[in-house]
Amino acid sequence: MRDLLELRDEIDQIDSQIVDLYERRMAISEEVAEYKIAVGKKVFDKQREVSKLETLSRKGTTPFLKHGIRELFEQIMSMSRKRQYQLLTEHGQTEKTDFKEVDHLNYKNAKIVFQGTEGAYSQLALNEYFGENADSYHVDTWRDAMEAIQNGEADYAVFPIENSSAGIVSENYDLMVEYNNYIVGEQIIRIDHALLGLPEADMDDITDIYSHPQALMQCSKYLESHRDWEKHSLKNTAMSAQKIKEDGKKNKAAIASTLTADIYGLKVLDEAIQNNKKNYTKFIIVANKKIFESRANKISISFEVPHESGSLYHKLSHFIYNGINMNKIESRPVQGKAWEYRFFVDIEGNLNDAAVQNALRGLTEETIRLKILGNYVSAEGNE
Ligand SMILES: O=C(O)C(=O)C[C@]1(C(=O)O)C=C[C@@H](O)C=C1
Repeated sequence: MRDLLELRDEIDQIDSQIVDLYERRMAISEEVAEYKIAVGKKVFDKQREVSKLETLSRKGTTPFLKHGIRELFEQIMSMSRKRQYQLLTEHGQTEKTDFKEVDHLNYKNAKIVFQGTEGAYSQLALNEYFGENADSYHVDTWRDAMEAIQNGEADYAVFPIENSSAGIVSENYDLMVEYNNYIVGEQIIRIDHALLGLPEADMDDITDIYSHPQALMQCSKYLESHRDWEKHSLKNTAMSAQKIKEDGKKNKAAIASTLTADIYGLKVLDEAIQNNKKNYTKFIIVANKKIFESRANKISISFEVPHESGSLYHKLSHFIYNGINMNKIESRPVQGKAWEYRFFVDIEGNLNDAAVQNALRGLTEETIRLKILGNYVSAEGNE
């Protein structure tokens, strides 16, 4: 058996040859980039990469080595591409996103739409973002709200996108892909559910509770301590408050926001009755314009990847190589394609950053149907 030090010495020599070869290969890749810049050819040449991986892995003498060679060269070519994207950006060939930069978004005289009814949590978020005097109206469904901004009936719409206890609102992720609308801002609000009754009602009078199923679930512990109360599901929390008022019965109570108590003239019988005292919902502010503020520091994008092993890993490496922080990733099934997924990724940055432009150029070339959902000011940390 050979001595460990001697073996390591040999590995060191081979590694330094690999480093030399890697640097030589990258220098040639840079020359290829110059050629591509001159003739306007795309960086990513999938056919060339597939044929190289085939030829090289065939040279491996065992299945294990064949597999290793394939992985090694996938990585090498992926790094080669990233260097080429960098050179393109340095030559001013940046990815044109056709997003327009503005100093500040102008919300004066803006018309804002939300889903639900007076007193819905979306309205609370809207008031928080645009101010109490905002000119707003409500529609029945989230799709109606998307249509309203697409048609120009409203300037902005507010959609819940994620709750800190219940997770994402998947329907709104899908709608953001379906419509040519874009995120321009976000607002996080604390969701405190209250128990509301008629002004003359007392806790002892209550026998029936009305609310949205999600709100009933989020208050399950509280409701367990009142097992004799009968629970009824309604379309949303604000509608349940409206119902209590209209029915005019002392024994009925709703679970809704305290804002609805003011709107419908109800009494707050109990406050913050949800299981999780730190219950937050994130809302997105959406418009039909590709627009971003100079101070925007968060970008949401969405793309599909080819159904191949290692695919997502290589796409996400564009963020790592460009030193970009990725804060979130979600996946949703692609409609009509079983077991294929569309990814939703949030990163830190601004569309003017060279690092962001590099990463977006790579992703545009290497993914399917990439959409920049928006570049806006993050609300995280303000809740
Ligand atoms: O051959 C090219 O066109 C190159 O840019 C070189 C290279 C490589 O590193 O081998 C890099 C990117 C392409 O996707 C294909 C191959």
